[in-house]
Amino acid sequence: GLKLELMPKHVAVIMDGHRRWARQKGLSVEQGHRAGGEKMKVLTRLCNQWRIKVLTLFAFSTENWIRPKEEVDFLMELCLDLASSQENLDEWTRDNIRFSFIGDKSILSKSLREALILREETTKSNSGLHVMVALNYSGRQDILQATKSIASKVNNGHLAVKDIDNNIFEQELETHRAEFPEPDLLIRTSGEQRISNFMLWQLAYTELYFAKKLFPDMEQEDFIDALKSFQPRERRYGGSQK
Ligand SMILES: CC(C)CCOP(=O)(O)OP(=O)(O)O
Ligand SMILES: [Mg+2]
Repeated sequence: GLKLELMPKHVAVIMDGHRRWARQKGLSVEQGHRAGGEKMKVLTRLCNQWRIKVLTLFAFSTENWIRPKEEVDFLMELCLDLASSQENLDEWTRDNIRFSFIGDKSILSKSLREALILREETTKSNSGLHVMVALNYSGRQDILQATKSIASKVNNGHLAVKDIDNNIFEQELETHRAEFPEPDLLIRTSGEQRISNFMLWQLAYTELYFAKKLFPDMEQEDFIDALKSFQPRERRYGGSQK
């Protein structure tokens, strides 16, 4: 079984396979995304029960904008529904779950941007599971914006080049608000085995786990399988000789 002391602090999930799931079941793409959203809530509850500290969910990448307009609009509506749902806020408040989101919010609709910021504000003092939703997120953009911020600090004399180290850089990344910003375990569903411009700096030593199931088909035992694969792994961080 699972050992609580070997639980990953931070799990990241690339939730993939919603459209294939819908196609297999003769359902609409929207129903596929809705099923994914429901499964996201199940996963959040499980991680909270397992005392996992941070759960990052890749919900929409900068590359997803090229999809049909109606699909993008629906996904944004789904995010707005989730971020502004009182029922969901009540559940997360009761379960002491914190919400924050990473990604470029400047091109999101005003209503979605405000709902996300409000949900961050109303849950920021919760000390249970911290759910970080990556929305319009790009690992390369994250590194670029951190680089620009550091360069401007050097320009205006607030930072010396010789002092730039991992710690300084990580404070500029969008994940800096998480107590454990680096995922210990990354799960990607639907059989795809790629990072897709997710958290590139943060994933440097993350254990990777690829599940064949489509995200909407993932059940508790499938997430347990991922944790069972993770727990016995020896984290060498490129260090040990052997
Ligand atoms: C937006 C994203 C979280 C949805 C993931 O599923 P998907 O739309 O990529 O579905 P497919 O991989 O089956 O095309
Ligand atoms: Mg996909």
